Amino acid sequence: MEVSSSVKYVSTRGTAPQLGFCDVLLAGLARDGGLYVPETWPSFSSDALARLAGRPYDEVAFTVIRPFVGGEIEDALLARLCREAYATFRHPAVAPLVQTGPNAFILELFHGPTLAFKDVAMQLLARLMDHVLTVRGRRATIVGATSGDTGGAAIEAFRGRQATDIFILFPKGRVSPVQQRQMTTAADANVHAIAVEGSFDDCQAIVKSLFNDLKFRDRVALSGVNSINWARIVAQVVYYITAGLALGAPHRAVSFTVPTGNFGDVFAGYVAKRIGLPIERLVIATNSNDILARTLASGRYEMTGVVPTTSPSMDIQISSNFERLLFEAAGRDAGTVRQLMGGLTQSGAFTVPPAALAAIRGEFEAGRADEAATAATMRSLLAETGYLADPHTAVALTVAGRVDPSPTPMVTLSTAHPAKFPAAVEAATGVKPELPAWLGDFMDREEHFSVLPNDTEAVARFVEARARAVEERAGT
Ligand SMILES: Cc1ncc(COP(=O)(O)O)c(C=O)c1O
Ligand SMILES: N[C@@H](CCOP(=O)(O)O)C(=O)O
Repeated sequence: MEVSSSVKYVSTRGTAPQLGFCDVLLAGLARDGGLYVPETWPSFSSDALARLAGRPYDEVAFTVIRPFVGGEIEDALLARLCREAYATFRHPAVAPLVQTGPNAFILELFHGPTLAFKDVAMQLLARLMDHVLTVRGRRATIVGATSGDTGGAAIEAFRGRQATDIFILFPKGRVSPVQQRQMTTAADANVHAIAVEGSFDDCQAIVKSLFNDLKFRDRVALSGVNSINWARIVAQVVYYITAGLALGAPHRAVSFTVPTGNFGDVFAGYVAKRIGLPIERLVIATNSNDILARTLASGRYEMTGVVPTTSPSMDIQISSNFERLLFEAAGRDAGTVRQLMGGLTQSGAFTVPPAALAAIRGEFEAGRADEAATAATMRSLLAETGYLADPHTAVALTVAGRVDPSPTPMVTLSTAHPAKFPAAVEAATGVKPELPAWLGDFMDREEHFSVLPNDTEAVARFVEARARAVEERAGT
């Protein structure tokens, strides 16, 4: 594919400057509070896709990501960063498929360093950011919010890197013990784990407020690693392509069911379809925090409060990337997006305009799995196939099992290793999943983290003081 050297990104709210890939990579949230998307979608012909079949994961990654970079990173370097990022995975296929039924497949995305799908994007993102910051002679302060997995993956990917300080906000007491230790046992000076007295939505709201405080943002050179960062999405497009190719695409369509919280992963599936992968169905799977399933059913996006579940990483109400979908579904009308997002801030709800709702329903189906159904799926899958799934994967398997049967292969994304959630898996199946031996003694290591109130000012003060302290220590 020919690559335009001028790929531009536009904000879903329409008033932030248009940027190229490297600036979008460092920007995170757009300065008008919106999310960046490419001005136009690249497109892969069937032949171009077919040529990728059977190629190593990192080569597919390079080819798929390249048109989004728009020539801003030299090809040889981008290929090397992809190679290095995916060499950190413990499975030669990086994201292998496992067949669990005649037309049913599980796409295992948890073979990276922190056992969750976040590693797929984060390992590349850290390398891309490090490169851009080094070339520009700059440092960045990363502040991210996590319901459990993004935080560990980001800390692992950025720990010890000279050009970045990383601050991760997690909801105190609402992440699994393994997730917590993945964030709190890194002793590197540039890593700061913060337990916030609130929910994931509170943590994410703090991060967005910090981005929207333009003075603070500029003072600390704020960057983001949540899926508000476009580079996260684009890296996640790749495994839809590799899975599709392995199952016969582009000559045959494939379907995907995706356990969904912040809507980044399933939006990456939508992007895969937009650039040419023949996807028949994209199914959004939610746990009891079912705002997305309710929105597709009723057209009303309405917050009702988060309930804790055994799939805590999906305990989310404000689903960031839904804004990217709204932008597309509303015919890229930034004014509509601004109005809807304003409604969400003011009243915790908005109504999706009818034409946009029809467009969304044309692309997605959605379903919800409650706690009992999720546990029953873990149990029956183990009994019938010997496969031990984590609770997030089980939410998606439950929903996938309920959609109308079709001859198209259904791929369910497995987003975490069951050993990240041993208590829930054991309660459902009677089997306690073991952490891989290569993780060593990390559950016994000393934890380092701070506890802060659910208060943007308190977090801002903490970040500024610590980021400065790290810079002083480094003599910069
Ligand atoms: C294990 C796991 N599954 C699913 C999700 C949902 O993914 P997304 O937020 O991209 O919708 C998350 C977190 O976001 C997660 O950590
Ligand atoms: N489930 C996520 C929530 C943050 O999502 P992100 O994809 O926007 O980083 C987590 O594990 O933290």
